Amino acid sequence: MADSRTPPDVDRVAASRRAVAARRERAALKRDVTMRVISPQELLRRALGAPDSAAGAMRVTEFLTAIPAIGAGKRDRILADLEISPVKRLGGLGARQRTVLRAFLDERVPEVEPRGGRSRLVVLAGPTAVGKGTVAAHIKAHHPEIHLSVSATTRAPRPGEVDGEHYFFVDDSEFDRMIAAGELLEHATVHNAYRYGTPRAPIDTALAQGHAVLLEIDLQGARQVRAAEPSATLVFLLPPSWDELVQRLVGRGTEGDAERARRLKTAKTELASQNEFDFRVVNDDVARAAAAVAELAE
Ligand SMILES: Nc1ncnc2c1ncn2[C@@H]1O[C@H](COP(=O)(O)OP(=O)(O)OP(=O)(O)O)[C@@H](O)[C@H]1O
Ligand SMILES: Nc1nc2c(ncn2[C@@H]2O[C@H](COP(=O)(O)O)[C@@H](O)[C@H]2O)c(=O)[nH]1
Repeated sequence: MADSRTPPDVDRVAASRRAVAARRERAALKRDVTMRVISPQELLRRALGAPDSAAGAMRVTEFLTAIPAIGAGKRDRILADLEISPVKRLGGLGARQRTVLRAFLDERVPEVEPRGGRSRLVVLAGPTAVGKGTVAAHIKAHHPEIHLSVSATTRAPRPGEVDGEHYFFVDDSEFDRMIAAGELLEHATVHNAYRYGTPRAPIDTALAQGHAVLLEIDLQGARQVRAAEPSATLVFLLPPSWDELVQRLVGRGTEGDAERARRLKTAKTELASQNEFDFRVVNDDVARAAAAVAELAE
């Protein structure tokens, strides 16, 4: 059948297809920076070397928010400090703007060896009662392909908790032995009370078998994992609001007033550290948050 479209129609369709393809390419580049497949410096080099490429067409605003730990507020402050207009594209930066942006990246986002893809080791952390355990349990139930690490702890089992399934319940001397034998990937005293640690061997086995591994641990542990395994993916679980976090802690009813107050104090410090993480997921809905975390492990 003959094409009834006039040549300008055909041009418009082709242009719109090209625009869609270019948008996709820019989104893929952004994802690569966020996932640390390439460094921001590498993306900037590509953009400046080929201003007409997808990298060159990327807006400075998109570029900055692709960098883990830079949100919209921080991005706008950075652009104001560097005196770069938010409408600028990377390929269109002037000489001064290139110099200040490069200097900013080198100082604030030191270039490290790109990891060529994320590790399948995913750490889920966040303040008390945000729902880490609930989200992790949902992932365990719905994503059997993801190995959920079972921690060792010196605290006593709660009603319904099963040794080897929820935790390995050990005493202090066994915990000391595990540390001395190098059996723990990380360990910490949490909420100034009991000790918790991640057994290393099951994680190594699961990763070697090609499984993703999820650790549900506290902030101190997340920092230790980052130091030991820089390619690990760190996810911070956020409450929809501070009031909701308090409600969840109170509603759970597992802590007395003093313990609740102590946990909420720690929660404030932990929330202030969220920018250390690669990704932030708001736990407004368990299934949605679990799907978002599981996707990061795939
Ligand atoms: N999306 C959600 N909406 C409403 N309630 C939730 C949600 N997620 C979890 N909860 C509830 O919040 C409470 C705290 O959840 P959970 O025990 O999983 O938190 P946690 O982060 O593991 O806490 P902790 O670090 O103190 O062990 C529980 O009562 C749980 O049912
Ligand atoms: N650093 C680590 N923290 C851990 C580990 N396992 C659990 N946790 C964290 O402890 C608190 C309290 O847990 P609860 O079951 O006693 O309520 C919670 O924030 C967990 O994330 C671990 O192996 N290492």
